[in-house]
Amino acid sequence: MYTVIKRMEISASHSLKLSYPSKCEKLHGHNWIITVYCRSKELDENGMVVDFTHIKQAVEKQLDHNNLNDILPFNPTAENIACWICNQVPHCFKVEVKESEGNTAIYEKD
Ligand SMILES: Nc1nc2c(c(=O)[nH]1)N=C([C@H](O)[C@H](O)COP(=O)(O)OP(=O)(O)OP(=O)(O)O)CN2
Ligand SMILES: [Zn+2]
Repeated sequence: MYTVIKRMEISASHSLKLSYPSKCEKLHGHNWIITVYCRSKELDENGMVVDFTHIKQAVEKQLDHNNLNDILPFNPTAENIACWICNQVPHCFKVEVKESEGNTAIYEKD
């Protein structure tokens, strides 16, 4: 089994729709640290699980320097973003989304 791990940083804003009053309902930004884990039993014709550059393109190209509320069709919590990224990237089984030093969400496929 092969595993590749791609870590990247994006700048993006979001606001959350919550069932209780919160400062996070206001538009605000983060420098998100996103770590994508992909694995495969076999390598492709190029000797890769997934090209690191393609992982970056799948995430950064869509999200970087955007308001995530404009891009994503769901409440852009770190948890929901992690799940969405996992479903965008081939062979992905786990994504960590770090909003700030203290706040990280992880999505893992069963
Ligand atoms: N489970 C989650 N909780 C929260 C999320 C989330 O995505 N998942 N997101 C937010 C907001 O995005 C907000 O930006 C977080 O604000 P922050 O000030 O960083 O967090 P705290 O309220 O914990 O404050 P600290 O002073 O940093 O401890 C909120 N929650
Ligand atoms: Zn936030």
